[in-house]
Amino acid sequence: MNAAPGTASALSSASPFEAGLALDGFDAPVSETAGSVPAARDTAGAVLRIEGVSLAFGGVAALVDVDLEVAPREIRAVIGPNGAGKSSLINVVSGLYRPDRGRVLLAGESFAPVPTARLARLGVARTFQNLALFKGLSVIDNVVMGLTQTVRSSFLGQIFGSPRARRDEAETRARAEAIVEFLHLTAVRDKPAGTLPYGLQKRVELARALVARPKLLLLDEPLAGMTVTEKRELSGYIRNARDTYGTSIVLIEHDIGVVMGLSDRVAVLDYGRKIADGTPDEVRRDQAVIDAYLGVAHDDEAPGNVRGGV
Ligand SMILES: Nc1ncnc2c1ncn2[C@@H]1O[C@H](COP(=O)(O)OP(=O)(O)OP(=O)(O)O)[C@@H](O)[C@H]1O
Repeated sequence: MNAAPGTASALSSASPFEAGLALDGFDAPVSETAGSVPAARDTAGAVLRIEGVSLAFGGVAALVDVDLEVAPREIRAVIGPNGAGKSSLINVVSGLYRPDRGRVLLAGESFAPVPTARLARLGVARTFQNLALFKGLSVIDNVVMGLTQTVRSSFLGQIFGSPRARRDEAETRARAEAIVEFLHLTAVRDKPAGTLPYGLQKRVELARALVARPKLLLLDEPLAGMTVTEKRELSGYIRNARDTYGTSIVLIEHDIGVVMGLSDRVAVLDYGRKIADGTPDEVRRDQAVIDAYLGVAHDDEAPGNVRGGV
């Protein structure tokens, strides 16, 4: 993931979060925290629970004993300096990486790494850091692709046009059209996705992830590379998605200004460990978080070794 421009020395006079706002051109958070529908905080009914997850790559500890819980309808951010373990965490949840220790529970069910198709049937969707659209396909066809993992009719049924397959096809199209409309993509529905401006392509990706109405949506840097206006728009759509479909959302994002405005709770990773977890206000004031972002040297580092990243 790319860091936003700026160095720790440039941030030194203010809280990194205030500085993050300024660096990203956001004078104010995108909007009120938590949106119009408050997230439920029922621990027992968590949509996602990560318990004691550790993961290492050779000698590098990417995640160390991380716990995280996501409540129904919650927008949950995971932030941290570069190399903190954010992508590793999302990759563990989406089944790409198998943790060395710990477990992941979806709706209370323990869950082992599974192929993407099964993940979709478990009610989980994700977007990727880099655009992963079929650039030559139209917007609507890209969105339909988001449902191919969940249709029930058999492969042969689809080829020979069985009544079940035709029903599935009609249902799939209707759902795709509805989500295209919901995300205000109707005007570009027939355009090849690859010809759209970057911000719109990211919105198509969101549409494709949302079309299956996932219970849990994992967004890996959804706002990276966007203009301030595009960030504001997409943040609004993410919040609307939660409000309308009741989707729980976990997002990794470097733009702290957006994160603080959009999220109900924020977890902070540093060197693979969770160092803070709370509301945006709590996290903003947390000294360990401020130190991590300002690059306070760890004991095993040379003095003055400063980490940038936000
Ligand atoms: N596939 C991999 N092979 C080897 N090391 C890896 C791999 N993936 C991650 N790491 C290492 O694990 C640590 C955590 O990386 P990760 O990408 O999860 O952090 P991150 O917080 O997402 O960072 P960034 O914001 O820079 O993308 C880093 O030290 C990274 O170099």
